[in-house]
Amino acid sequence: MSVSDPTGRPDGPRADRTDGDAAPAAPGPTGAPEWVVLRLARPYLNRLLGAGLLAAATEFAALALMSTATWLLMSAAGRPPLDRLTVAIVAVRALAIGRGVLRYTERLAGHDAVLRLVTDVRTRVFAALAARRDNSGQRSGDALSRLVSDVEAVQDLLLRVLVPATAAGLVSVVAVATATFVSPAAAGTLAVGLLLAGVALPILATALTRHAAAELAPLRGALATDAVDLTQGAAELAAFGATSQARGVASDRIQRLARIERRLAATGFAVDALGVLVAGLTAAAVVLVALADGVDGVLVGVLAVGTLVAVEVALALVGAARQWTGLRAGLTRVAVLLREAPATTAAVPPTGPSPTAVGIRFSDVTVRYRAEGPAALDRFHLDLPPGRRIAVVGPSGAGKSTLAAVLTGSVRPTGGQILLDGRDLSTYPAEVLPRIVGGLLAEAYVFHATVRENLLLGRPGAGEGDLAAATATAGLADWLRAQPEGWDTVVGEQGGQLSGGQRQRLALARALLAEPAVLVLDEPTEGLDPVAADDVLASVLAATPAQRSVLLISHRLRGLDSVDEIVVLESGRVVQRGRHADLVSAPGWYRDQWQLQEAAERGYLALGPVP
Ligand SMILES: Nc1ncnc2c1ncn2[C@@H]1O[C@H](COP(=O)(O)OP(=O)(O)OP(=O)(O)O)[C@@H](O)[C@H]1O
Repeated sequence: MSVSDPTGRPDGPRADRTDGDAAPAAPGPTGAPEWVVLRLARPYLNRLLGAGLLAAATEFAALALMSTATWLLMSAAGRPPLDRLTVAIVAVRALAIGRGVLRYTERLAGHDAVLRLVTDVRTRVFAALAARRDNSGQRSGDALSRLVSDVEAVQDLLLRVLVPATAAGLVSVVAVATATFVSPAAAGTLAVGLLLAGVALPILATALTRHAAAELAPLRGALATDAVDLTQGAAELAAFGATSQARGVASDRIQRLARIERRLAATGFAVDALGVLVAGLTAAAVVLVALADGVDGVLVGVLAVGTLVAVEVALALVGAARQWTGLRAGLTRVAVLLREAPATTAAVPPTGPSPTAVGIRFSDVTVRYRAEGPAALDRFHLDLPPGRRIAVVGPSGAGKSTLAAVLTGSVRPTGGQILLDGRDLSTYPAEVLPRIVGGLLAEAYVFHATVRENLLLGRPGAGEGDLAAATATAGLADWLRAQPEGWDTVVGEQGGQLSGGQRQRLALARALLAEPAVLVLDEPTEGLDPVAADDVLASVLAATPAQRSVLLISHRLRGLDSVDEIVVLESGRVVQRGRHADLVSAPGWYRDQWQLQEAAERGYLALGPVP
């Protein structure tokens, strides 16, 4: 069966073959990080606009409440007839209740929209992190920090910056316009105070905190990475006596973080104090100007209190600016991922039967992990027709695992092409490729779950018979029978409750269950004793249907006489190829290694390679 188009879709555009170091080049939204995020808010624009208007209405209700209450108190002092005060009394009650209702509704609408948006953003950020096939520079702690705290920056951008800023702007305009009816001169003074509080102070706050705030997000990311290293690497750190040094690095970072946060807090207090000063001075200036303008005493009082409330609302912009400055680094990191995020709509669930026979061609495939570094694979060429079994061997660091990684799509070639039945591997959707090429990669991860759950990852819905066959082939059946819980035995975090060999057999059984057309096995017998290794390799090769091809990576040369071809890699290049019998009779790495391994297995390790 051909897999030239397993999704039934036409071939996608060929990926740029020169971007091996770059993440997948999905053309995402561009522009400032805020725009990149806000573009995703389009579906929730009405809700967000509603939240902004409700926030403005809430602040305006507070302003009106204070002004009306002041008017009421000052007018009541002159003991007017009650009916002159009735409207104001009712208004004070209505505004007091209305303000609470408006605040509640605003929070409801704002959070509803923002949490929906944050869910979208987090999904895309996760997809981008997961799709980073070249993740050599990525640290899990930093990825977690991006997914959690950086995405929260999006939430804060809307709830703590944009919504309060909209409210402050609208209320300031309404307050100045209303004051103009009482005294244009006082309104002008109020406008100056509002500009100081709502424009000058936020600019000052931003200028004072920009540098410190930019350091925060990367520092938090680094600290999260330290935390992961300190917990996951605790045993190794302790074994090498490096725990206190690693803790020292982390606590240095914590102290730097604390210093920056203290500095930010101190600057914040200073700017807040300036804000209070501006509010007081503006109110005093408004009173003086209004009195000079001949405004009635009661209205002067109303203007004074109204000014204090309006400036306080405008001062929310200082908090918003400070928040914004603090959020930028996180937003930038999120925006980078959103630009690379693959379109979620493109994810098509795999349908139809898995292909069983696929031909693969490596054509001048080169992989460089660093632009200037040596090639891990250097113009590698290989044909792997359906049903062929090829073993790749070579010294440590020769590029064997890199070959498996490019074939399974987890690393992108820097040059050359891998064709699956003539179609470029990079054009296969991420959810289709594992059904065609898959298997056991180096250091396979075993989940903290039951044996059954770990196996079903290979083929969801596999029946008991399939599970039993795969575990028998991988040589795990005896161990499993001895477990009281059987299939439901929990294997512990990273398979910690299993021996190294059992973990490897479990991962191998899972790989066999997946039944890809091309089975990639990177050191399938690692951690097994020689006899078990030979048995497992023989039974895996015997159990793999004839039309499926196998790419076997191995340090161990025993058992390779049953494969069709052996490729010897050195420094990313093919230095020898042929069948086992040819290679053991020709001088070279293979023959040396074969003799060394044979001698070692007989207990003659000291003999060394025969020239
Ligand atoms: N993620 C990575 N980032 C940078 N360099 C890498 C990365 N993975 C591998 N390399 C480098 O690429 C080269 C080939 O590594 P690879 O793991 O493919 O070798 P290998 O033949 O599988 O080695 P081994 O037999 O020891 O597993 C090595 O020099 C290695 O240092």
